[in-house]
Amino acid sequence: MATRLSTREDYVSLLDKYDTWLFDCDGVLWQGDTLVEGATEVLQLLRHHKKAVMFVTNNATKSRKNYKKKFDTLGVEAHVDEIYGSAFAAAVYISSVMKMPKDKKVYVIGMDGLEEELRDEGIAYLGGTDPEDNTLASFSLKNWTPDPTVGAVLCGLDTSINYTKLSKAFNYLLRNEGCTFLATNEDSTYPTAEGLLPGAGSVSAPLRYALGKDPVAIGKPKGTMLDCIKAKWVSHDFDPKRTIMVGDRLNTDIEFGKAGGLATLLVLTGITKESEITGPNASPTVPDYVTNSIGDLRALLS
Ligand SMILES: O=C(O)[C@H](O)[C@H](O)COP(=O)(O)O
Ligand SMILES: [Mg+2]
Repeated sequence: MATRLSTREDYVSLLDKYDTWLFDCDGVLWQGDTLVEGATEVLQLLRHHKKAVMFVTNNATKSRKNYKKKFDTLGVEAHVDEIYGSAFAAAVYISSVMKMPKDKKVYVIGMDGLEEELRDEGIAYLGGTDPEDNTLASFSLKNWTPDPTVGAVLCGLDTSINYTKLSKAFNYLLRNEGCTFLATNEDSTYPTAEGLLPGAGSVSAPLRYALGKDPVAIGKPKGTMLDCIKAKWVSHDFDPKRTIMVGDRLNTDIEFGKAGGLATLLVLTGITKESEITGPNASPTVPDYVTNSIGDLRALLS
């Protein structure tokens, strides 16, 4: 049963128990480019209390550097080495886990942030924002010469998805021997300030259906992101028992935290609604704590 936080004492107890605070972004800190009320003050408060703060997002549209610019624009203190996005995790996975040979390329369905992380990791790629692939023209195999060096297809949130990209990705996975099907994450929906949009998982869904197989998904809830954080954050004494994951989605953030042995705090400013955690149809994924918004922790300021 989740503990519903409400009093100042509840938040003081949370502050005492956890030294490392992992924050999901979309639906927790902001919806699109609109900050959740109180998020800035709460992050400042945690830093004032010498808490370690990390940002762990499945949103693969931005690189760590892009996210740093977004945080700066929104007036939120953040440092590049505190930001872990699924674009960065995917690039690390391809280079350090898959150890894809240097003469192989990745066919990308995704945006410039994902391309930037692949470049920074020294991974050759094609597709992505290439104008040749960003077309609404109908696609024909007659007019296409596939690249035989493509060794993986990587699919992330792509707000310019089209039939050409899906057709090329499908054929690389069908034709190129050993071509690996990767997804940065599989969130079904994407929360914006104006409402829900199809998420990264809904961008890769046509490929899953056409191929009859699932991709290797890298983002939350998979442990890859946590492994990435532990590997890159060597300066920090990472104690899972004193770490809390703050998220808005049960099947990514909360499952990620639980699988990693972390405490979990669900907020209701994003995807998950009250009816999913209470009543007869409640999800079997139960967070340790629930509060309406991360802004509620401003109770600590009084
Ligand atoms: O569709 C997506 O990629 C996700 O909805 C979105 O980007 C999730 O981001 P997060 O909540 O992990 O920050
Ligand atoms: Mg979220």
